[in-house]
Amino acid sequence: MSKMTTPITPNSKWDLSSWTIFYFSTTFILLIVYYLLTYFTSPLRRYPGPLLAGFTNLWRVYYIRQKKFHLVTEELHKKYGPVVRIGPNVLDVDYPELMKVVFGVKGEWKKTGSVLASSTLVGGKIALNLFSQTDPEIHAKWKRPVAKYYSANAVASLEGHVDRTLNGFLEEIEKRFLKEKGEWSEGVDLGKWLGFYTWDSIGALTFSENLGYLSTGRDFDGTLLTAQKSMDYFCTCYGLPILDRLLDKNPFAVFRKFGPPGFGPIAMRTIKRIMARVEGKDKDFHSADQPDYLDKFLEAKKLNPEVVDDNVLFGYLMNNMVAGSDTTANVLRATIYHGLKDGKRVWNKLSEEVLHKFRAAGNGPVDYKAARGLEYLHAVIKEALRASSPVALGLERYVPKGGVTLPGEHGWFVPEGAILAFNPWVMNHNKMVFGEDADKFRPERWLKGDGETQKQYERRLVMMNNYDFTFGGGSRSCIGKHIAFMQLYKVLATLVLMYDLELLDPEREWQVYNRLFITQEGLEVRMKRRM
Ligand code: HEM
Repeated sequence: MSKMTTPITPNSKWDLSSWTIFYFSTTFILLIVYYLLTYFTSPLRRYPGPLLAGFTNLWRVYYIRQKKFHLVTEELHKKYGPVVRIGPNVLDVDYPELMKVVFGVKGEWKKTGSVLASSTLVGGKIALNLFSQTDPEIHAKWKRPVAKYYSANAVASLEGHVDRTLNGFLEEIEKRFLKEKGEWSEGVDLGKWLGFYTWDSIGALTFSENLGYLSTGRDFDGTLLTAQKSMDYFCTCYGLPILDRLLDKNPFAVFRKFGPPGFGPIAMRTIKRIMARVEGKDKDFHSADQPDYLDKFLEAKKLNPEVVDDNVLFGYLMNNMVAGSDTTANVLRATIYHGLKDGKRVWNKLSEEVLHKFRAAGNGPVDYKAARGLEYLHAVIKEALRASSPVALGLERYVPKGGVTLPGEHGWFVPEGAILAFNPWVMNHNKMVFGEDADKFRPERWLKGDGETQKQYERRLVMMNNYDFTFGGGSRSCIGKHIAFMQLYKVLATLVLMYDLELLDPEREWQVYNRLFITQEGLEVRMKRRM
């Protein structure tokens, strides 16, 4: 008897699960082909680096999400040398001599889209800001009306706002933790309080508003946590900007947001403050005698109506709030933590200098100009900015037309359109510039060494200053650096003047996380009044 065969029909064989398998396996194969083509046809394939990084940016995203990317990058440079491929189209470079070429004032080396996730959606539209604007012409147009408000003199005129917040900080510390003169307090999470201080302080400088983190002693409205989550989100998208389009910056995001929080709560607060100022409803805490950044930006809007519209004004304010607090808190923490380590060597030396200068003036915020004149304080701050660079992911720039030849023995060429990344953390640990002990916190490197002639010292100092990449470089360098300096000198000198400090557990290491901005946890100290 002949065997009966079942006829093959599309319906019986190609049911839903078959189509699903077909769909996924085809996508998978296409992806593999895409990645192989990307890898083998890339002009960057000759550059050393982890194999996976040459195939996909997901490699970078994975390590960025571990929050230790500055250390990963450092290790890669140790292994591969000054140029490392960290993405299919991205090279991380540790060539100080290239900085002046790439970060020139003309802005020929354009910023990449890695920063777009730091923008906010306002009414369904992406509101770019000074930091996230990648078009050099628009950036220059936006920067011009406000640059003068960030000059050293303009910032010094705002010292009253800083004094007010610093007094609030001292009051809270005294009230909550301190005992009689000469008696050590219990443990104080000083790192957390410095975070409250820098947020309240940037709120005062920007809106004259007391945000209330110091007075409540907590992140009462969740803004600080949200800012941290926003930075985590921003970092993830930094390595793969398309993610931000998928998760946040798309028309559907108005109805349903898939990404972690954007800078929404800070944005809402900013909009409220603008409205209140324009309607004259914030007179209980804002005085025309003591202008703040909102006053200055409104002035810029009045003088340059064709450039500064409501969105640009909003961007200026957001930049202050987002870039101006955690960065500064990080450096303050680093000065104190490293100063107290190593048997308080640096702290004791600093105390001697500060007490000698300011003891006669008594308690309270020290004068900024006077603090700037202190040599060792200056060295400690420069060293903390270097050794704990607050911005610690690569600042990315597109190679412009004509490409670039890298320094070094190979003379390798990088074509137009590729991306070079300069990580301030990595650059600031370069041993050729900062010495063999660049991994150590040693403020003395900024001072004349024993056995060093004045000429040798000056040459070394010029080199370190030229290649110090803490605040970036060129037309896109940090606009707020004088604000940061004012905070650092005043807060550190005032704390040293008024209190003696010791680490709660001198043996314990603190935790350092990289969320583009370095954040630290575990600066727990005991404090004692000096006067
Ligand atoms: C120690 C503190 C700070 C450090 C280390 C720091 C570092 C940096 C760096 C490295 C950049 C360049 C980013 C790039 O090229 O992509 C930058 C840009 C910027 N920073 Fe800061 N910053 C600090 C404090 C501040 C403060 C206090 C403010 C404002 C109140 C501020 C506002 C900005 C803005 C608006 C930009 C973008 C500038 C532009 O593209 O024109 N920063 N900062």
